[in-house]
Amino acid sequence: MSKIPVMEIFGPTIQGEGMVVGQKTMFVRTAGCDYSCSWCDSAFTWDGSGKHLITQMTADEIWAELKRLGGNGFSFVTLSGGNPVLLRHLGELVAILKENNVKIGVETQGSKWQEWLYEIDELTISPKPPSSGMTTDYNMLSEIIEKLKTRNPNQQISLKIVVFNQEDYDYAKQMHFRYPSIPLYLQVGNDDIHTTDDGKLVQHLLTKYEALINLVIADEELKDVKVLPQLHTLIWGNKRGV
Ligand SMILES: C[S@@+](CC[C@H](N)C(=O)[O-])C[C@H]1O[C@@H](n2cnc3c(N)ncnc32)[C@H](O)[C@@H]1O
Ligand SMILES: Nc1nc2[nH]cc(C(=O)O)c2c(=O)[nH]1
Ligand code: SF4
Ligand SMILES: [Mg+2]
Repeated sequence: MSKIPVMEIFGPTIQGEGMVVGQKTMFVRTAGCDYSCSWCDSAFTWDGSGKHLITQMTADEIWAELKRLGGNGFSFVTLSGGNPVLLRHLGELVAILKENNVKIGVETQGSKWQEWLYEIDELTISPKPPSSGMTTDYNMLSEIIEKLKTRNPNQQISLKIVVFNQEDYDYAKQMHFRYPSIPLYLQVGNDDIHTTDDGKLVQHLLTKYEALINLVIADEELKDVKVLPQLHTLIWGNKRGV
């Protein structure tokens, strides 16, 4: 079996973001990303600062660790990173999860494709707005979305865009007009990813959440959209592994 670079395995916790927010889930966070977003809250997966935490694991070993941590108390696993879609061999873990009737979520930015994406139950594609400093490869994104047109009808997909400013908001709208049939989620950007003052952070993020909601309320052009905070940040702040 092939080795997969794993940064952390944790849970059970709840999915704090996007279309399955609140879902009880385990997390597998892989190492490595093809992007380097200015505000990445998981930069330790790609900037070298978490290098000592990376473990090369087979899919069987990851499954064993999920069972050790979660016992019989889970039926959903979320694959995130970094960009898990860089890893072709993650398909081996996807197969094991399916054999065990575990539902699977994936968090990715829509810059890469793997065939195993067809096997994912809840696929969140999170293109990066201007504030990230990244450039969207619309050819790749459209290719991915085109491939997913032939997906199993049970598979849910969504676009989740993190918003830090007006320019990001405009980007999210333009993304929605480009792919109107894919459910759009706007997510509050956390611009204080290092603070340990949870009370202050929560106050700040709720204020930003309200401002984002107000933008949407006032916007006649953006009708079919869901606006969410990062629920896990409101509960646990910037803590890792939750
Ligand atoms: C750490 S990323 C890993 C998966 C994949 N690389 C991606 O970006 O979709 C998981 C999610 O966290 C979001 N995210 C990262 N940093 C954030 C921040 N500072 N505030 C809000 N959301 C953030 C990303 O946009 C993405 O939707
Ligand atoms: N609870 C919780 N929910 C999350 N949703 C997306 C996460 C991520 O970092 O990909 C994340 C995370 O790290 N924790
Ligand atoms: S794509 Fe995701 S993991 Fe990669 S740098 Fe951006 S937010 Fe972080
Ligand atoms: Mg996160």
